[in-house]
Amino acid sequence: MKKGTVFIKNAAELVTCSGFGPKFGKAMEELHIIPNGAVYIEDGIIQIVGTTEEVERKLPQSPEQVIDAAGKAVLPGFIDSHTHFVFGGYRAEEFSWRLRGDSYMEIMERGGGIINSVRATKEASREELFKAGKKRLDSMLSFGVTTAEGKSGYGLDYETEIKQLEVMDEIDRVHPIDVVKTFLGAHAVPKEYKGREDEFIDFIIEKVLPEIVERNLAEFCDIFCEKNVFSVEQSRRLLSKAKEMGMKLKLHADEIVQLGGAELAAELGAVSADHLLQASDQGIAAMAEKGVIATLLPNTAFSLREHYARARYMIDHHCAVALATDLNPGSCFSESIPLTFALATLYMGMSPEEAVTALTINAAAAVDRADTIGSIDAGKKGDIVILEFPSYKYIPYHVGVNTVEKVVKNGRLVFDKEKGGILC
Ligand SMILES: N=CN[C@@H](CCC(=O)O)C(=O)O
Ligand SMILES: [Zn+2]
Repeated sequence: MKKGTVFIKNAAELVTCSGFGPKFGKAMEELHIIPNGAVYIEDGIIQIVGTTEEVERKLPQSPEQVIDAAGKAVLPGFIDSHTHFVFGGYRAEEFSWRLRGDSYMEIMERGGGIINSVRATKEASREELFKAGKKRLDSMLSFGVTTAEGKSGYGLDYETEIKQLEVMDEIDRVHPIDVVKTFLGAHAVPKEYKGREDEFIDFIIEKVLPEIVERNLAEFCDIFCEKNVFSVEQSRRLLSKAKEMGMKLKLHADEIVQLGGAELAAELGAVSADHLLQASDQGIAAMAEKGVIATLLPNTAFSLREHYARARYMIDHHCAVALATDLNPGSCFSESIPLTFALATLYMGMSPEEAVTALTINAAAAVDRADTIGSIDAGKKGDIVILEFPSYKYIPYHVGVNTVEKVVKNGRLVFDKEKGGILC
């Protein structure tokens, strides 16, 4: 018996989402399902995929662990490619203000919003941030997430930005979920820089970015490109510098006002542009042409009572769409993948197949990892979700309820609802 071998067999449907790159437009419908499917994983890496009969025939030795998935659907682990999961404090009060009619930007403009979380994150100890962030990842794991992106951006100064990224590293080392780190130093304008936004961008470029790159503290650089936050020109300046220094790019683009963020993402060759509620037709066309992933965040639009991003239009115009939760303390305090599925299918015109693609292989592409995760293909990480139900179609159908029964990460069973939840 070889160490670290897992055999998942008899799956009612093995939803492979097979592929090593993003799926654009119509291709998002193809899930490459194997009925009565099986997968064999060795030392954390998928080795054999096929029908149960085929895989059984090819097994090199008797596996250490056998999981019988009879009557269940088996999918790749979900990837939550846009979150802000490390932060101090909460902003429940602001949610009540929004319910009474205040807008997200009004609250931000009168000194609340992101700046409130910045204060609380500065005050929080590393231990507090670690404990809270880890607990949030536990919840994400229960929803089938096996890789999560996490952003800084609640520091806006040298020490706290680095503290957030270091805490993410520490959590990554102890938690089954793999963390992809993004530097979002330009998330809001700190009070002392109000009216001097260009100088704040200079400060980030000169004082913070070099340290982030030198110590490899983040893989991506992101910015909140928005009216009354950072302009297209300021975003271009920061992101071009980050790219020059070897970072990959993401943008919070065209969320509240149509500013041209989608166009900028295409111009700079960003890996993804996110939110896009107000993205223009030209911006969408440019993203499709340049292969920029359109990461849509329906939980946020829902939470802000905004119109949803035009997922149907984007897919019909050959974009590769990913979905993510945008878990954060302000605009969207929700890590709920079931909610994401429900909103995408019920309100954004996405089919269940497109939603699955958007949370697996396209989400993997949004963190530049479509070659190693996001599908059940030989050679990829053994990151697998087993549902309580026989088809992926039950995910949106069981509206807003978690349908995940088991999660396998790197070939190890790490979550089992039947055994009380998280196993490590
Ligand atoms: N829109 C900007 N940033 C975050 C929200 C951050 C916050 O409100 O704390 C987002 O992606 O939704
Ligand atoms: Zn965000």
